[in-house]
Amino acid sequence: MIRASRRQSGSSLADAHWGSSLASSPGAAQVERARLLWPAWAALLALACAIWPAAVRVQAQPAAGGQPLQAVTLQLKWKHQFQFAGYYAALQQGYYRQAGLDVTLAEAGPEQDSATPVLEGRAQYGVGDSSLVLLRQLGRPLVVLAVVLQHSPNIYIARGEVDHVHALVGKRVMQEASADELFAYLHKEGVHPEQLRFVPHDFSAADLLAGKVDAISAYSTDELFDVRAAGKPFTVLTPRSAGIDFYGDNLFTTEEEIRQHPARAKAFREASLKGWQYAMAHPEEVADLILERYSRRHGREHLLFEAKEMQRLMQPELVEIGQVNPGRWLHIAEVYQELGMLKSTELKGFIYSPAAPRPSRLYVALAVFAAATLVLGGVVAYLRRLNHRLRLAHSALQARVHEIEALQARLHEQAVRDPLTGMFNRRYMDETLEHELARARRYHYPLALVMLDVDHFKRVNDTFGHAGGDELLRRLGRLLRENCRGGDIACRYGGEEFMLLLPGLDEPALHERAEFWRCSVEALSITYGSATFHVTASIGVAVFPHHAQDVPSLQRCADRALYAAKTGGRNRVVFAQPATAQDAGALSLNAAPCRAAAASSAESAAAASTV
Ligand SMILES: Nc1nc2c(ncn2[C@@H]2O[C@H](COP(=O)(O)OP(=O)(O)OP(=O)(O)O)[C@@H](O)[C@H]2O)c(=O)[nH]1
Repeated sequence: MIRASRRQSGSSLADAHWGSSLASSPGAAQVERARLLWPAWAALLALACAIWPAAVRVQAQPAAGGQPLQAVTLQLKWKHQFQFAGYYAALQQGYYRQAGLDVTLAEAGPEQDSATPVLEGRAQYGVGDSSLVLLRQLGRPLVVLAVVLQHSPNIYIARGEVDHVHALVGKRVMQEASADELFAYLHKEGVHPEQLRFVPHDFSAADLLAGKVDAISAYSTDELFDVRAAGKPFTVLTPRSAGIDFYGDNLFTTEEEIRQHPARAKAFREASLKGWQYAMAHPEEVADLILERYSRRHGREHLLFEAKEMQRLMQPELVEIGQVNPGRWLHIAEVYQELGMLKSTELKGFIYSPAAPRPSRLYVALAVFAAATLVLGGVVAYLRRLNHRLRLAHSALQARVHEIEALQARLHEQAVRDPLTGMFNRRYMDETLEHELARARRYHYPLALVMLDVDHFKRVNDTFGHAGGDELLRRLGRLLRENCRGGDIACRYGGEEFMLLLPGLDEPALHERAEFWRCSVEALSITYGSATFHVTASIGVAVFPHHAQDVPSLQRCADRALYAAKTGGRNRVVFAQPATAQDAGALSLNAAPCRAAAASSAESAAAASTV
């Protein structure tokens, strides 16, 4: 239900509440007629809306940034006048264009409310009064973007003798049905609307000046100019005197617009308020603009009067243009509630709050970079820790490996050493013989295998015990080791038998060394306990390549030479015969008594000394 109103937002709620008062007034019939004509108006409106965009929308032009302008419509709540100066200024100064907007300003007439086109999507933004809060509570998803008039311009202008609102009782009052705060004013002052004789408004002060009515509801920015110009006595009755302080014009939109086009809503609001700042700073320029571009319905003087009065209602020097105070809206809602027009004072979602700005690309990039750095830093720190732990583990492992290697070396040493004499053992000699022979073969040098066996060792054991025999073996071992060259290898081959490998010695040198050992053994004086004894040794020598070509043959030759030394009387050196002769079993006794042993036979010497 829409009733005739020049400045309404679309609310017909006052009708619901005050309808009976208006109906009972003399002009109520006219209002009723207007109501009945609504379908026709609606049809006309729909038709106008259908052709409107094509008629008035200017082709979207590229904005400064190269983006096409977004076309939006602002539904005004009345005809063009200074009341909408800010929007004209925003257009004129290019604020909308800079915001990427191609804005169309749609006028309203007596039958045109501003909320319906916005709710129906024919306009995206609108200018409305405080009754927006009523629509909101009826489920219309309207949102106030900004308050332009901090105080409502709605007043009563009465004939001079009407000095108080109570004086309106019984008087003819030309009342706009949408002037909610005036009804609230009456209510607050204890005047029931039925006590007044309402007549429909013709939106001029003519009837008041002509004395046809006693008071009119009016805008202080508008009709007051005509009344003053007429120079007749009049009284202004304002709801603010009763503590009713409604907002005047508000810029509004829908929840859907904010949801679908948050950036556009924000841009539109900001450009509009910028326009308002310009308009209030340059009222004369904007008045001329209105006259030139929009309407000559009001003269320049009237427009400037309007501007001045708006300055008073906006108080831009005190309140930032556009500021929305939730406390003020609560006050308005409470007044409506008092009037029985509002069930609750819930305002959730009604006041615009711009969405938190989306983080810029730079911010996102920085955030991603910071996150990546953190992750990378974490990974690096983890890897460093891991690396440190690995190093520790590696060091520990290396130490363990060294330990094991040392242990292995010790075990190997133990495996190839004879524990009694500290000499290499038979195993080592067997492993080494092949290598040494191969090397001698490769480098063409002679390799002598010397087998040395203590004579009558059993007697030593028998005489001095096993420990005494051991002591002899230890002394012999030391003697042989101490008298070896760097490349010689000496081992205890088993029992009282020793074996030596002597590379690179020619025969005379070999003779000399073998004799040296034999004599050294003979000269050895072994002390065991309180006793001292002497022994002799028999030595068999075989030489690669003279006596044998391979290890078994060489060993066999040396062994036979030793056997020959034993059987030849002991305490002597015997050289093997060349292989052919050896194979035939012939052995040459090369024994030569050493100088020390030359005086007596070794056997008799050994026997004589101890055993
Ligand atoms: N004390 C001691 N005696 C050992 C060891 N190994 C072997 N024997 C002894 O060495 C002796 C070797 O005796 P035989 O093989 O008869 O040789 P022999 O008495 O030296 O006589 P000929 O070699 O013929 O001169 C035996 O009595 C063994 O018990 C050892 O490690 N320590």
